[in-house]
Amino acid sequence: MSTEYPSVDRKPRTVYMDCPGIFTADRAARERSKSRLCVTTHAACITMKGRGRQLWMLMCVICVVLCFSAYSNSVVWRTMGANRFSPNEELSVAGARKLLEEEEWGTEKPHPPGTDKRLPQSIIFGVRKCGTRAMLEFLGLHPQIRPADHEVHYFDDDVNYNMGIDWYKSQMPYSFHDQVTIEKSPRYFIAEKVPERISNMNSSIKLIVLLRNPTVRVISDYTQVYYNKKAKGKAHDKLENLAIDLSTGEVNTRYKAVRISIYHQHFERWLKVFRPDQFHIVDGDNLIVRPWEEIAQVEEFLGLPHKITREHFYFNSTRGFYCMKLGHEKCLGATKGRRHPFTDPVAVEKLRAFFKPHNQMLFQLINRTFDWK
Ligand SMILES: Nc1ncnc2c1ncn2[C@@H]1O[C@H](COP(=O)(O)OS(=O)(=O)O)[C@@H](OP(=O)(O)O)[C@H]1O
Repeated sequence: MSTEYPSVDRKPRTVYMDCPGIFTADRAARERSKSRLCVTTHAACITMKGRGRQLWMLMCVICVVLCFSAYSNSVVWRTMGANRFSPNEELSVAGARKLLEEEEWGTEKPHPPGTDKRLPQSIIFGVRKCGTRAMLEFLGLHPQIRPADHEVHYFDDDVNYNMGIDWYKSQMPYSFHDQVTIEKSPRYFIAEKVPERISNMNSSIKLIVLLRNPTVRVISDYTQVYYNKKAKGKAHDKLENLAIDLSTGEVNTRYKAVRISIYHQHFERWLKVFRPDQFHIVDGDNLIVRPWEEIAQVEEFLGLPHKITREHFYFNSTRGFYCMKLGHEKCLGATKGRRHPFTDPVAVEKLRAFFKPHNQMLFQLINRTFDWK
């Protein structure tokens, strides 16, 4: 074997002798053809000898490692993005669990040293369609608040609940010891067993509930189902046919959206388990028009310094809602703030009249009034 590197204009034969591992297979054929191609490969062949070859192999290894790491990172960040910013905020319990199972299969989020998963010190327990997602996302602007990135449905879903408190904790985000972990599952508000179960976990927990004009909430609730059915090509009844009993002309209390809006009936159960000072009620209607005011009250309730200000928001006239300034601008997903379908004004008036006495009972219960027309 030649120890001298041939110059590029020497015959290809020397080249093949120097690089047997690379060119052995077709050496004979190339020898016969004396192709100019051999001369071109010659220079590359020389650089692959000795140190050069080791360097080349090292570069290959680095390439493979970099490619693998880029791929796995993209999987991790995609999973994080899907969890945090999914436009489908109404993840089913099964869907949420599947996402998390995927996370367990090797896409565990990277987390800074010194952080840990902790049980929530505060829970947003309702009410559905009153702005719970907006509240959670806005609270996430606070450096000392760590919101869970999906609705956990631990206390209202027996399958989840039976998985135990360690499973619940595993659903929480990583946080530093001085941060408040918070989750929101609006269905907690109406599920019978939930107050007792939460109390068993932490009897002094801080509880946040958002309330909104109950008639508008019914329409918003209907809107969600309306668009879901429309997307699936399913038939959807008009709200007035669901909310008003056609045989009596009265409000139909069998319609779930109506039952959820009878706030005092649900709240009574909560007040049997927790002290009144453990609750903070957010005005969901004001959250839409002046979010910073409602957030400031929550910061105070959680015993945190006031960090989220008017400057964190800008009004997005296309969406008709406030969005967040995060370096970039971020609005809530497309399922929030959708146009409500037209509802017969007579039905709307019936709903308003129906809720009036129920609202009064709520005001007495919570010692606070709202201007719900
Ligand atoms: N900033 C901002 N952007 C978009 N939407 C906002 C915002 N603030 C409050 N809202 C109101 O939030 C309503 C949805 O409430 P929830 O997040 O509780 O809904 S859900 O129960 O989680 O499905 C949603 O109800 P709809 O308008 O009926 O879609 C909004 O009115």
